Amino acid sequence: MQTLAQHLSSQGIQAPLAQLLTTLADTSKAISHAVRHGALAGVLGATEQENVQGETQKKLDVITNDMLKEALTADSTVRGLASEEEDHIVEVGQSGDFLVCFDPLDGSSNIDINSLVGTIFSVLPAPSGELSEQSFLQAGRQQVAAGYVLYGPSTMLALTTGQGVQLFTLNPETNEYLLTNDAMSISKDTSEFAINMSNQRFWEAPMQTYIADLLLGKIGPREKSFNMRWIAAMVGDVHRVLSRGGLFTYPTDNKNPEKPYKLRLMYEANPMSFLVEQAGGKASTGYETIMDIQPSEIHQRVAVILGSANEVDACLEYHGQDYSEEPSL
Ligand SMILES: O=P(O)(O)OC[C@H]1O[C@](O)(COP(=O)(O)O)[C@@H](O)[C@@H]1O
Ligand SMILES: [Mg+2]
Ligand SMILES: [Mg+2]
Repeated sequence: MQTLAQHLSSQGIQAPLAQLLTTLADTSKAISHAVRHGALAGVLGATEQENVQGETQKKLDVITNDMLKEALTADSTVRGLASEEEDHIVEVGQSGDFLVCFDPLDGSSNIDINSLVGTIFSVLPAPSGELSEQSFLQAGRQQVAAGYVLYGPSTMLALTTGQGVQLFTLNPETNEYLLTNDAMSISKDTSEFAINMSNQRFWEAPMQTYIADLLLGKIGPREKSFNMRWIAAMVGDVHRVLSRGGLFTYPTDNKNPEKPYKLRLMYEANPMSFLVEQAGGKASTGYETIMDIQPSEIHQRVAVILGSANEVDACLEYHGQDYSEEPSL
């Protein structure tokens, strides 16, 4: 089995990007260790702080953010970073080639129940000139690499540099990432979907109708039964989609009119969309392709519908229809 270093060299990845990906992978090993020792080290539970998005930070949100920030600051290839847990962008060097956007601990509400969590990262080219938030506001299409690390029964790293998606598994004996799947591929069709059903009454008409039709199963217009899963950590749900197909969505809702979307574009939706597209799937908001969105701010949120290509298309058909005449469900 190839190590990560052997794989990067066999793919012809240039030295600066290989260095950055190695930094991210090495830091994820330390995060995996910290997550595993959470209860023993007394770092489960919440802090008394909120992040810029008004969410109470878990202790491990702060710890893992600091670990990544420290490692990326020490890496000469990094010009700047943006994180879910940082109010503003952080300039870390004068001359690095890359900007890194990350969610240090995704699914952190799972941390106290010993369930799946992960780290998500997106690598963008650093434009020349002075660094500002504007430098980061590049469409997902500009990403040079993206990936996630899943801290589950095994620690796994899914990575794309635009040449398919490779999956590495951390060998706990040697603390080395080994290539365990050299071409993750999402089946075109699926009979599994993932959505937080408790928000049903807050969805727009297209999503209401689409999910209602899935739930009708064989007796509905889709004429087949669907199963449902919800891990409450995007990283876990997307890993399942990459592993065995499926549709994952966190759609627009009107629960809080000031916050119609949950997932963040720069460090959740874009990197996951890059992985999903590279594995043969699709990722959309319902109305536009996620990776084509021109971002307007670093913590911007978007609706996400991603996964098996034919199922995403089926869902998008519902978004192309006019519901103005129909009574709401
Ligand atoms: O609480 P809900 O509605 O189940 O939402 C779960 C979603 O929120 C998130 O946990 C947000 O991520 P963070 O934990 O990084 O804030 C996603 O990973 C997940 O898909
Ligand atoms: Mg997250
Ligand atoms: Mg997070």
